[in-house]
Amino acid sequence: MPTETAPALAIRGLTKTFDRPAVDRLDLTVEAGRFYALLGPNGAGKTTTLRMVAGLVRPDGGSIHVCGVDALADPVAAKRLVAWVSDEPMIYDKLTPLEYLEFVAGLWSLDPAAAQAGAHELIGRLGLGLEANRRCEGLSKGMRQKVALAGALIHEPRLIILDEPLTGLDAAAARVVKDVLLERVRTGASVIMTTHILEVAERMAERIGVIAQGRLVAEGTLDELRGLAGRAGTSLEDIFLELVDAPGLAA
Ligand SMILES: Nc1ncnc2c1ncn2[C@@H]1O[C@H](COP(=O)(O)OP(=O)(O)OP(=O)(O)O)[C@@H](O)[C@H]1O
Repeated sequence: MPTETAPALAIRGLTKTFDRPAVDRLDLTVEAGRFYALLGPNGAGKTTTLRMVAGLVRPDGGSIHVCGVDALADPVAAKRLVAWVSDEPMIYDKLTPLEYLEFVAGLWSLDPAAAQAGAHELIGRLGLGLEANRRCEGLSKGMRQKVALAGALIHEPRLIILDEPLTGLDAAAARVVKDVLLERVRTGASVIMTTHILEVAERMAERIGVIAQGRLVAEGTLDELRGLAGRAGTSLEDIFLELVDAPGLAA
């Protein structure tokens, strides 16, 4: 059973090797009710980590707990708590956004009336009202991304995992998505997202983790990271480049 007091995500010693280690004995904790950004250079292991949390890739070793639920021992229970949105949304082209949400709600066995109300609210909140009854195949990339997000949120997940969620969104759409995520955090959900847009991490995330070569090399609030990088008043971009260049500062 999930517990309110457990961290939203607790990763210990997580390891995955393809032809070489992609995730290397990673420890990571995201407290409940937090907005957490995961940064790292290309190939650092961010997506592989999140795919393991979402149950899409089997780890070679280590443990993953979602809200206190052991995700490797009880993957079905963990998946009920998690939403996963990748930067390449998988939605059904022949369905309209409303039909898609109805379909996803059915997969979760949600109460149909509540799901319908939730679907309309998400569609409205994400500014998809005009597209609600158009087939997804005719929607732009940004609109499709919003539909995928709505689909991920319909079952009220406790941990929302987003891999580059703002890719392809214009400024207005990105603002709407950010607001929806922050609302979810205010109501007790937790968000962990990867982003290459450092300004997004800087503005939205309460905590930032920096991954390089499959390991957490630094973690903290922006101010704490500034302290680690040893230079007050520098931008997150400067700190990031410094930390990635000199891994191990917080290991
Ligand atoms: N299915 C796979 N098969 C083989 N190697 C893989 C696979 N998935 C990831 N990798 C490798 O694992 C390493 C980590 O990749 P990953 O996609 O997790 O990095 P990332 O931090 O998300 O990078 P990016 O910022 O570029 O998305 C890379 O060396 C990548 O080539």
